[in-house]
Amino acid sequence: MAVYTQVSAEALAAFLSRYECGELISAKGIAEGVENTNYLVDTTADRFILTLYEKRVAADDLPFFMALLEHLAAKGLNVPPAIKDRSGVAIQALEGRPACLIKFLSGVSVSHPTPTQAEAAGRAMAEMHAAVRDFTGMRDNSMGVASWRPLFERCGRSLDQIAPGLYDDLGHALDVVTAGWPDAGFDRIAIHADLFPDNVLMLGDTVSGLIDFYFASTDLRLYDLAIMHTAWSFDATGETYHAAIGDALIRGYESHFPLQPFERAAFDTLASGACIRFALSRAWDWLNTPADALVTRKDPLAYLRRLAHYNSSLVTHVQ
Ligand SMILES: Nc1ncnc2c1ncn2[C@@H]1O[C@H](COP(=O)(O)OP(=O)(O)O)[C@@H](O)[C@H]1O
Ligand SMILES: N[C@@H](CCOP(=O)(O)O)C(=O)O
Repeated sequence: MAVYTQVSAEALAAFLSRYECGELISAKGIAEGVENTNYLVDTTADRFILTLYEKRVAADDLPFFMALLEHLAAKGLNVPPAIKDRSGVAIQALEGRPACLIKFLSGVSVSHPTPTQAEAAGRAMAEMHAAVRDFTGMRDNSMGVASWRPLFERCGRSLDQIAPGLYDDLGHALDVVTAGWPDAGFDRIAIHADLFPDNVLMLGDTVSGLIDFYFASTDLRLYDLAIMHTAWSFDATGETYHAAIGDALIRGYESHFPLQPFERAAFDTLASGACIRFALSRAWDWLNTPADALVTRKDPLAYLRRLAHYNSSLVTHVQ
């Protein structure tokens, strides 16, 4: 579920009256997603997404996200910009939360992508990276390499409650991966940083939308592809690597940005970093979300198994 904040019909009607968007017909809470509250809103004029930003999205970051979406949409990319009200304001408040009315994009996210779909998604990421070259906004990656050790330390020995040996494996992986983290010579741009299959909308083999830019930040361009590779190329448990999907993603991406030898050499380190990042954020949520909460906790170990694919020497304690 992802309806943390209930919006009353009266508050929604008053909110919509600020916009040139027709009269409210219906509003339904959207079950998918974990971070924010989302409603599907139908009016006499169109269909929209209403997003109320919950605890993980800082209100101060919204202008960066919205400027990035506006930049990409202006370049013709299928991303959902926030709609502005009659006074030109996009970022509002509703039921005590920051909120935006967002353009609805059609399409569905695929759970088991084919190589053709993965190639299209890799190409869509490359188009996004090409389109941000002249985007001037900057945001530090709050889930970037510098954040991993503090998060690891906050999880502490409780990691071993998830699986015996997880603390030692993640601690060792952090030492190795952060020591070898590439920097000089690598492009830094605005990246999506969470382009999982559920954040890519598709109609058949065509990408119809890239959504959920709320981890977008300034970081290594190739790290974005590495995150995508870890998210798309495995089964849900992280046990089985699907080479045809991983290769297709990279082939699609190379349509705009052929990987240079030094980038290929760093790819497994970047992907290992992505595995540590998602293993840690999932572990934190696992340890801090009550088992009976309405939100589904994601399995941190699915990311430890992926880590073993990119560097088997990093996972020695967890069975
Ligand atoms: N602009 C959009 N157009 C169509 N559907 C959307 C749009 N934004 C979000 N959704 C739907 O809402 C769901 C949750 O959105 P998402 O941004 O991933 O939420 P969260 O930030 O909570 O993870 C998506 O899986 C998708 O079904
Ligand atoms: N993709 C992350 C969690 C972030 O959730 P999202 O619904 O905002 O994409 C993960 O799988 O751990």
